[in-house]
Amino acid sequence: MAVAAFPSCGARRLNARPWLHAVRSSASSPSPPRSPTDVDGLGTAPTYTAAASRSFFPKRGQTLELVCESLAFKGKGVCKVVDTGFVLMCDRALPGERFLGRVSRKKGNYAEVTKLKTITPHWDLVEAPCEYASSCGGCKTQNLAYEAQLRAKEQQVRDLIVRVGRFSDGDPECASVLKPIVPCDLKFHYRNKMEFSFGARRWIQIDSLTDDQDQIQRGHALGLHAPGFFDKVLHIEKCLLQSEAANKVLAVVQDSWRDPDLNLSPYDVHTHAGFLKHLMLRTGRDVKTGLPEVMVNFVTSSYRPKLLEPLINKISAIPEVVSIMNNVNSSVGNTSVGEEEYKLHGKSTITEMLRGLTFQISANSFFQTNSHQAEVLYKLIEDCAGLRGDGSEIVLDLFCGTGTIGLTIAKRVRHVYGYEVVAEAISDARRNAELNDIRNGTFIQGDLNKINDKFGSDLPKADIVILDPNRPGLHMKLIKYLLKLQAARVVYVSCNPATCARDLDYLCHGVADQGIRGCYQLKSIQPVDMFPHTPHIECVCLLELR
Ligand SMILES: C[S@@+](CC[C@H](N)C(=O)[O-])C[C@H]1O[C@@H](n2cnc3c(N)ncnc32)[C@H](O)[C@@H]1O
Repeated sequence: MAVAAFPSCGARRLNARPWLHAVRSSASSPSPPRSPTDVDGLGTAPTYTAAASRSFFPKRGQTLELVCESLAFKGKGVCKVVDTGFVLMCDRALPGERFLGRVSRKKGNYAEVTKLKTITPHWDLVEAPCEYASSCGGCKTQNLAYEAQLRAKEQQVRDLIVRVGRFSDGDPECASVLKPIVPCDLKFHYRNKMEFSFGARRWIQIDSLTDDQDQIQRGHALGLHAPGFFDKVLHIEKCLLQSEAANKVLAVVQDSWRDPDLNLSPYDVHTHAGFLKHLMLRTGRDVKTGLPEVMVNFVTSSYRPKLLEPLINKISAIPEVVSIMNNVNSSVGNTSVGEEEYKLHGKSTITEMLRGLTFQISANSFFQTNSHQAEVLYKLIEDCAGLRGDGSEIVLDLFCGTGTIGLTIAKRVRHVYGYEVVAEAISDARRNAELNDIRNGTFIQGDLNKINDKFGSDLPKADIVILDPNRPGLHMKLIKYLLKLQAARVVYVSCNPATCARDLDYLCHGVADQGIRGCYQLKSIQPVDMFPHTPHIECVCLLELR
């Protein structure tokens, strides 16, 4: 069935930069001006610059005494110089913390700073249960009380909706739009997928350094990348975010892989020599028993199964391990998706259940990373969709991945059309539809950044559009399509409140400098915490046609 109108279906690198111009240029509108500053091209830094600070701009390398006031996009602390009020952004600074920091980078009208020493700790301080918390790039806010993490996330969404989205928080109707964040019941062990890297250069945590030690060590490592470094790996024996079963596998691999008799070498990203690149662990559930099942995926630079055999023998003895895969990636890139995939033990997929359906997950398929909270998220999406329940609606599921959102509502609607750029995800979506005996779903591969005027013209008109883009949000072509389509309801699921706020602005208020009028009304924004201890924020937004 040919229903798509994509001039080209190839994947392309998504880049948020072209949007910056659009975000900045619409500051000519009468609503409150947005901050001209930008955090790593995706969001905006809060506008805190006090008049007194304009005369003060710190020099690179300068050490300053700072106080952190709040958390902003990507979990960076918004900090002020004690004497002048000048704003600096600092990774791992938490609200209330007074500290010494060294200026590392100047950016527009603010600067970035590296924390050197805490003078007085932040408010809501708790002990981080993980021994790697102070250095690991995975969890940045483990030592901030969970309630404070939630408050900070909620505040960020509110700030972005007002500054970037141009919705007024003074308007009582608008104030009621922003719902309190939904917490995650599972604070640890919530991730069903972790990817560890093998490395030739080990990164030592600052607090375990002796005076004469450098942070970079020669020893081999298996763990997570040191924040901001592609070539340094923090050695990790156990991760509190993944399942206990996955930690059993990690422990067995850590126990054996450096044994010289095994002759296993980590891949060196500088010399491009070495064999082991990544260890990916995915946890699903056995559909019949509900017990965890684990897939182990070794990403290697070449196909040498004999070399892996001793490790496989040990890992396959762990009862939860039902699948061992090998993705071979001979390119110099850091990706874990191999150009060839081999099954080394057991099955080539694991299963997970979501809203009563069963999903098969292969080594490289996209699946919501927190299955427990995905259940909550999908229920919210379905509630927002406001289905009549008579099976009459047409639903467009844009950025559908493996089809999970569309499939979980398919039984209550007439037809679901899913669009997604990754061909393998589309195959998974079709297979998942079959597995769950769903026949009213059509999944189409195509790039939603490259749609043309004919896009969707051979589909029945959609009553509901569900959007779940990744971090860069919606391309202007898609915004224009949605404004022309005028579906009664749009449910926008976002993992980036900055680009989400921008897109909501376009859909509701239009794009003045392009003569585009908005036609939607923002009815609700529901932040959901999918990833405790990390800066990530998910939002489910409901728009209705005005
Ligand atoms: C956040 S995921 C959502 C997946 C799915 N809705 C779910 O809940 O599992 C975003 C999806 O958008 C896809 N995607 C990214 N850019 C795209 C584009 N330009 N056109 C179509 N799909 C795209 C990604 O491959 C990914 O599967």
